[in-house]
This record gives sequence, structure tokens and C-alpha cells, in this order.
Amino acid sequence: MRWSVPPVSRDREREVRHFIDNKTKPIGSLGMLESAALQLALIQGKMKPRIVRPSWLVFAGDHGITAEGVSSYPSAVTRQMVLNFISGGAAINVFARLHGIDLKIVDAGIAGDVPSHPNLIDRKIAMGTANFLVAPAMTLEQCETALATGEHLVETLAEDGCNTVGFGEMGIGNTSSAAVLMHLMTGLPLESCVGRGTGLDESGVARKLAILEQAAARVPHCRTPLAALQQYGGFELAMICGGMLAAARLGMSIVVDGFIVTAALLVAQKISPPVLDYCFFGHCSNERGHRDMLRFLDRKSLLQLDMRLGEGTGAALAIPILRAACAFMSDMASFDDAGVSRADE
Ligand SMILES: O=C(O)c1ccc[n+]([C@@H]2O[C@H](COP(=O)([O-])O)[C@@H](O)[C@H]2O)c1
Ligand SMILES: Cc1cc2nc[nH]c2cc1C
Repeated sequence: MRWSVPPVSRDREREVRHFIDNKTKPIGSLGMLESAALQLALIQGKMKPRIVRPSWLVFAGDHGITAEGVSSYPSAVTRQMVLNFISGGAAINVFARLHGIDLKIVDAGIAGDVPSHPNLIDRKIAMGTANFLVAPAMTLEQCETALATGEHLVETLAEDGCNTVGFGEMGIGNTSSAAVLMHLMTGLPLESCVGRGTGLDESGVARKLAILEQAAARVPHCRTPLAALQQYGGFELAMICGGMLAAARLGMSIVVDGFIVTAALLVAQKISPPVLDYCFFGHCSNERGHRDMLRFLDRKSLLQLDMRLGEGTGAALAIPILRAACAFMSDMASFDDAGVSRADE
């Protein structure tokens, strides 16, 4: 099957654990660095894994549902922020430069023209999705094109020698898409999936919830991942979903960002559950629902910084942690090397 992902082999798990436990530290004392190192070693099939050419794809798209007043910012901000990304002034630009991350912005479906630029990849499917309160967000053909586009972009990164890909997004209104997808993929009540997004107040969140309840009722029993993505997704969400499945199939590590990127992963793991073997969760976003998404997936995030920005920023900040996990595997002395006594039997 085109989208099927092989699980990471666990054959060398004992050997890798033994290698970690032989480092000069009490067993388990490096905490989540140890689980990250184990996972990286198994993904790469190497005792000394490395983060090579970390590359971030930030997918931008607009959302027809914004016509219902579900966001505190106007749709025009999607395009304006993309101009900011290409001139290098957004938070993700700053963090990417700080950590030596290659950054590309993808026009997945911005509702407006954007001038061409070397860091902008034009894959515009349409000028934003349709309003999913009244119609499917996209056609099945658009959905399949978006999945394949994400796949091809990640294949190109792999051909260029990147082994670690981070996903980011920009799209006014996309917490509405993400909330409905979360509801459909996890079965959790919509109420626990809907939050403030860019900054709605309590009454704004109540109105957003009422609109999303009505939208979700438009298609009863919409539980298959492809149908959910077509009905309620966004072009950027669908590209991220296809990109993640490709990255996993190619044996790359995936760094997941916040609420919206994890919603795309919820869809991807319904298509092929082993994609999760390749995922690292950069941070736990403050957007309502993200913590429950991570609980549903039974995964912990590397960071918890009360952020809720998107753009791939929370994922980018986790790169030094993944590098630290690689560094202790390759450079730290073992008990034998250093002549340090082990714990008493
Ligand atoms: O990453 C997150 O957890 C996150 C949480 C809340 C908002 N955002 C960003 O805010 C935008 C969507 O918010 P909204 O209110 O317009 O649906 C979109 O551009 C996201 O990148 C991102
Ligand atoms: C200014 C701004 C920057 C963003 N970056 C990601 N989502 C965003 C939403 C807004 C409103």
C-alpha cells in the first residue's frame, strides 16, 4: 500500500539499552534524553545516531471557515506572515537561524498572491479551502494532490541528505480544522478539542464551539482519515499528513510541533499507525486539546514552555535536545572506559 509505513525494528533494542546503561551515569538518570537516544538509534539503525541537515517545512494555507468568525485575526494575516517568513523576521526564522535549521515555506493554499522567493515553494492548490460549515473543505482530488505534494517535498529533502524533518504551519482559522479532525480521529467530545487559537475570549470560544458542532453534524459518521481530511482539513494539514507518512517511510525522524501539526499526525497515524515510531514531540502547546492529543497517542513532549504560536517553533526549540541525545551516545565515556565502579549488585 502506497502510504504504509514499516515499524521501526526493535531487534537491537536490548543492545542499545545496554550501551546507554554503560555510560557513566546512574541508570535512567538522563531521563527523556535516554528514550530519545534509544528511539533515534533504532530509527537510524546506529548506536551513534546523528541529526543531519535538520530541515523545517512550514506549510501555509487559508480556511473558508474564517467567514464564520472563528478566529480573532483576519485571514489576510496568513499571507502577511508568509511575507514576514520570507523576509526572515518571524519567530521561526529566528529559532531556525539559532539552531542551524534549514527553513522552507510552502504556499499550500494562501488566499492571495505571494511574490516568488528562493525560500518559498509555490504549491498553491486553491485560494483557501471552502467553508466547511456548508461544504467539504476540499475535493477528494485536491486532498490527494495535497497529500502527494507533502510526500514529494519530503522526498526531495531526503535526497538532499536531510535525516530530520520538522513540520510547521501558518493558517488563520486552522485551529478550527484541527479541532474537528481531533474530535473525529480520537472520538473525544468536540468541547475538549476547541480552544482559543490565536486568542479568542471565553464567549468567542463558545461561539467557535457552536459553529464547529454544526459543521461536524453536516457529515454524520465521518470517521475515515481521508474523508475527515477532505471534509474538514486544510491544504497545509493535508500536506503535513502526506509529508509525515513519506518521512517515516524513508526512515527520517519527524519533529512534531503543536496542536495543528499533531492534528495532521492524528490523521496520518490512522492511515498508518507505525508513523508514530518516527515522531518526536517538540513541545506541549497551551492550546486546549494538545495535551489530550498527546495522551491519546501515549507520547510525552520534550518541552513544555506554555507556547501556542505554531510555525514549527516548538519543534525547532527541541533540536538542541535531540542533538544532546546524540552527543551523549557518541561522546560520553562508559564505566569501563573511565574506570568508574558500577552500582552494587
Ligand atoms: O501550534 C499551536 O499549538 C497553535 C495554537 C494556536 C494557534 N496557532 C497558530 O494560530 C493560527 C491559528 O489560530 P486561529 O485562531 O486562527 O484558528 C495558526 O496560524 C497557527 O499557527 C498555533
Ligand atoms: C501574528 C501571528 C503570527 C502567527 N504565527 C503563526 N500563527 C500566527 C498567527 C498570528 C496572528
